[in-house]
Amino acid sequence: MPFFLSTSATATATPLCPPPSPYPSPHFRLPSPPRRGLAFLAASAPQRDLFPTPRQAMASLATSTAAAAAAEVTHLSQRDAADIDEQLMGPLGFSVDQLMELAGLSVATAVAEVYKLSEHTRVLIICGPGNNGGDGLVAARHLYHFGYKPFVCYPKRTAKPLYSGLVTQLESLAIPFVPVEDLPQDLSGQYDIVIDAMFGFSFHGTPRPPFDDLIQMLVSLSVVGDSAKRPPIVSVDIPSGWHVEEGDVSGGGIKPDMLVSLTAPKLCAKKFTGPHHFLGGRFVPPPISSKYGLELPPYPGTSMCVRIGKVPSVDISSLRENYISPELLENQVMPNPFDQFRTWFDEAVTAGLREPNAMALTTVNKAGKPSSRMVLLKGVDKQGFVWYTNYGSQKAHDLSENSNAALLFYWNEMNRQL
Ligand SMILES: NC(=O)C1=CN([C@@H]2O[C@H](COP(=O)(O)OP(=O)(O)OC[C@H]3O[C@@H](n4cnc5c(N)ncnc54)[C@H](O)[C@@H]3O)[C@@H](O)[C@H]2O)[C@H](O)CC1
Ligand SMILES: [K+]
Repeated sequence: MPFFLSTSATATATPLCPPPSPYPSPHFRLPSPPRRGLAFLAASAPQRDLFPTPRQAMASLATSTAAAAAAEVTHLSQRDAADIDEQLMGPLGFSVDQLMELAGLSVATAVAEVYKLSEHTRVLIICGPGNNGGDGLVAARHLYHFGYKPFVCYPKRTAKPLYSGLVTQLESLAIPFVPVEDLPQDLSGQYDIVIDAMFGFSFHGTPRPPFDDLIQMLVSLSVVGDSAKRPPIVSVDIPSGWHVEEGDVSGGGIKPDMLVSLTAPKLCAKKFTGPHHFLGGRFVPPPISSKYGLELPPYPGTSMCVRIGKVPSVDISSLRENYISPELLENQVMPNPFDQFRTWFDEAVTAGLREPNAMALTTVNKAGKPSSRMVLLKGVDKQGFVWYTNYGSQKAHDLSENSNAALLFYWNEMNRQL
């Protein structure tokens, strides 16, 4: 039968922000006399371990669906891509400004999802004369607002109000425009990401100056042996210079690390072998999807982009985060750890963290074997922390044998654990 369980076991709390603080962690000792290992206070609550919520389940479903669907994703011919564009901006009532804004926002969000600001700050965006270049100008603005430091190279400006407006917007943010002649031959030293927004689905033939040299600059960048030592290349919609349907025909073209396909991948995307393929342009209405039989992965939640293709295997040792937190000194910690908990918990809730009440509960059986699992906090007072379980669970069993337990709250976005 399910019951309401509260532990009065000793819980260890470490109110520290990483990196580790120089002072020892205070320990919670719950008021004595401690309740016996298990305090069976009520007998009606159902078991409420941390099973995935419907939203979590949806998110993981979306991820796996996206990966599984990679093979089935529709790839558009150059003709169909242009037709879709015309229909969106004709009978379907969109303006080019709107579509470009959404396309550029997708590019910026995809870049921010993969290349964290803490390690990639300076972004060079090379923009071409058409709408692909316009996507780049929009992405530059959004990246600025996300905290990146964009630099724009826009050698062939188009004298239309849409483009001059985008340029003015960037100038008002003091984003530097870099002339081609001022770019170093080796971009590695000055930029942390290079966005290729030169040509999209209307590209034909071979690139004319100055884009021929700019493309060569990116080609040289992509042949640098150690990918960790050079800025990644992100191509918008099409790797510039590639044939829109056949791909890198000569084999000597750009090899982007990331491709953000817009509306739907074009045929050349089948030849993309880089680690990050995303879809953006979350504006496709059903009449377009059904007319072109588009099979596209669902966008998760409110995201403006979705990964398509395999999630790359990660070198675990290379995962690291540069924590930037205000200093936390011993004399700033409240004398009563419950008060400290309550303050931090309220801040975590106010900050909108997902499930701030999720906590790792570690119990130990009589043989000394520890077990951890996530549970949801259901209450807290001076007596201790409350969660629900049932008599049959392993944690209940462990606690009946050994009343020692530890709780850990981890509020990653706030760089806090307790
Ligand atoms: N529906 C969508 O998905 C949307 C996508 N968008 C983006 O728009 C581009 C397509 O834009 P478009 O203006 O038609 O063409 P391009 O940007 O590819 O470039 C045209 C531009 O380039 C010149 N050009 C063509 N070939 C060459 C060459 N060999 N050398 C030099 N110059 C060349 C041509 O003269 C034009 O000036 C799409 O890929 C998306 O990125 C929209 O932003 C929103 C809707
Ligand atoms: K491009």
